[in-house]
This record gives sequence, structure tokens and C-alpha cells, in this order.
Amino acid sequence: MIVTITLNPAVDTCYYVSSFLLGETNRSDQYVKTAGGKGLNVSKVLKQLGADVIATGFLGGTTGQFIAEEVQKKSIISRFTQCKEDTRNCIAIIDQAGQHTEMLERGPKITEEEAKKFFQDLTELYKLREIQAIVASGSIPAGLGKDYYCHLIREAKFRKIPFILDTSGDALKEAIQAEPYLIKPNISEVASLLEREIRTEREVLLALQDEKLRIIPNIVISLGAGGAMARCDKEIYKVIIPTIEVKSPVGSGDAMVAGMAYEITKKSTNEQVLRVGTTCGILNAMHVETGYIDIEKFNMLYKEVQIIRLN
Ligand SMILES: Nc1ncnc2c1ncn2[C@@H]1O[C@H](COP(=O)(O)OP(=O)(O)OP(=O)(O)O)[C@@H](O)[C@H]1O
Ligand SMILES: O=P(O)(O)OC[C@@]1(O)O[C@H](CO)[C@@H](O)[C@@H]1O
Repeated sequence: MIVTITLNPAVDTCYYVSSFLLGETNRSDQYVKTAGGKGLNVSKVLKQLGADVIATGFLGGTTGQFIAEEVQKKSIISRFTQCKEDTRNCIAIIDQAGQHTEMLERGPKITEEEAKKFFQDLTELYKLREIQAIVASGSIPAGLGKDYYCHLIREAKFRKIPFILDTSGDALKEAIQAEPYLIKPNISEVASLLEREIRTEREVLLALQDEKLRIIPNIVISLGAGGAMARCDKEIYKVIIPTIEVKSPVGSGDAMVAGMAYEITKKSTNEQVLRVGTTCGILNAMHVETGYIDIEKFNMLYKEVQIIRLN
């Protein structure tokens, strides 16, 4: 069983426009609304891969209700903790050139009681199920504290459960102190973590081997259409991907995390973990819906992903 944690889920609305003009009135004839938030996208992809998954986190208000219903429609088992304030809305705008702009709400404020209840609910799960991995993704809502992931990581480490983390900003900066099993920042997230510009392949390589990140066993830096680079213990890998027709890359990082988590629970090789994760990321970018992969195209794309060991 894989447990996903989405502390800050979102109703994701993706608007399609011919061109997006800042400071102008933009109209859209086509939009797609999905139950999102990084951990929920991970859950959806895990489900499509055939993994046993339980989605957890906070849900509140009518937006929370919308997500709960969508999760149920997809037959994903969930144990969400209720919060008083409404779950947030997030917006993505994609123009004809494929350029995308996002507007992310901060989300609800979680009370102390709700935070305690979440921890109790998670502890219940630990008792009831055999958990092979925990995947925590996304921002931390107000009220929880920047170090909230640290508590969750330490608890998982105590129970010898690999903790896979995909977050950004201060939440990531704090969380690395607790040594998660794997982190998957994108290039701007790792640049902000290391407080320096990272652009070239050499700079990505140096980031993977940075002293500050040495305590993290596995780091995968995703590079969007540029593939990824990774360090698994001391081994460094470059992931080369095919060119595809992109519909929406929103949630590709989450799909990648789902594929990697699934392979980690199967104790697969580093190469296989990276290849399956990358294939899922690409498949997500080929669809408008976040957290959707066309499983029928999996084998074809899987063969086109190249994993090169650099040392
Ligand atoms: N435009 C694209 N073309 C092909 N593959 C892509 C594209 N964008 C993303 N991918 C695949 O998905 C993986 C993760 O993408 P990306 O680096 O954009 O993650 P991210 O920034 O964390 O995304 P998000 O936060 O929206 O989930 C990439 O390593 C790549 O394999
Ligand atoms: O604010 P966070 O939690 O960092 O990111 C939220 C979000 O942008 O991430 C997902 C795509 O990865 C979307 O479903 C969602 O709207």
C-alpha cells in the first residue's frame, strides 16, 4: 500500500486561450476542471498503474466536496481529514504556443485541532495497513508550520517506510533536514533550495552533488521537456526523453513521482525507477487532464526513454 499526502489539494481549472494577454480581458472557449493538488495527481496515476493507494490530506467546503466525489468516481480509496475552510482553486492558462501560466491560491488555514486530527488519522493507517511508501506532495497550507513535513518524515523513518517528497520553497528547505528518501525538485525549485542560478547541465550536475543535499539518498531533478538528471546514492544518471506533442505539462512532475514510487515499492533498479517515472511524466504531458496517463501508450514511450549512467 502506498499512502499519498496532499496537505493542500486544489480544484484545478485549466483554461485554453489562443493567446494570453497580461492586463487585457482574455476569453476562453475551452476549459477542463479536475480534482488536483500534487498528491492527488500522484494518487490518480498510481491507481492507473495498478498500485494499491490511499489518498490523505485535508478537504473542506464545496470545493473539498467536489474533490471527494471525483476521487470516489475514480475508485481511489481515501482518508481525508476535514477542515473548516474551503479547499483552494488553482488556475492554469495554456495558449496556442503551449506556454502556460499558473495562478495558485494559498489555500485554507488549518487549525491546531485539524492538524492533530490529521496526525491521528495517519497513525491509524500505520496500524491498520502495511505501508510500503509514503508520497507527500505540494505546498503546506497556512496554520501547519514550514517544518510540518519534518514531523511526517521522522515518523515514517522511525517505521522504516521510504518517504518520497515533492515540495518547494521553505517547506523543501526545512524538510531536507529530516532526510527524506527521495526528493524531486524541478530546476527552479532546486535553484531556490540552493540559492543560486542553475541553468546548464553542468550546474544541474553540481546541484545533485551539493554538500547541502548529500544527506538525501535520492535526488531527481526534473527538467520538463529536457528530461531529468538524478543521483541515486553515488550514481549519477541523465534521462533523455523523446519529443512529443504536449497538451498540458501540469502535473507531469506528479505523474513522474507516482511512477517512481510504484517502482520503489517493487524494489526495482535505479534505472527502472527513473524510466517508469519519466514515462509517466511524458504521458501526463500528452493529456489535458492533470494526473491522467494513457496506459496503452506506456510501452511505446517506455522504450524511447534513455537512461544514461554518467559515473
Ligand atoms: N513538455 C514536455 N515534453 C515531454 N515530457 C515532459 C514535458 N514536460 C514534462 N515532461 C516529463 O515529465 C517530467 C516532469 O516534468 P517537470 O519537470 O515539468 O515537472 P514539474 O515542474 O514538477 O511539474 P508539475 O509541478 O506541473 O507536476 C519530465 O522529466 C519529463 O519526463
Ligand atoms: O501549490 P502547490 O501545492 O505547490 O501546487 C499545486 C499545483 O499547482 O500542483 C499541481 C501540479 O503539479 C496542480 O494540480 C496544483 O494546482
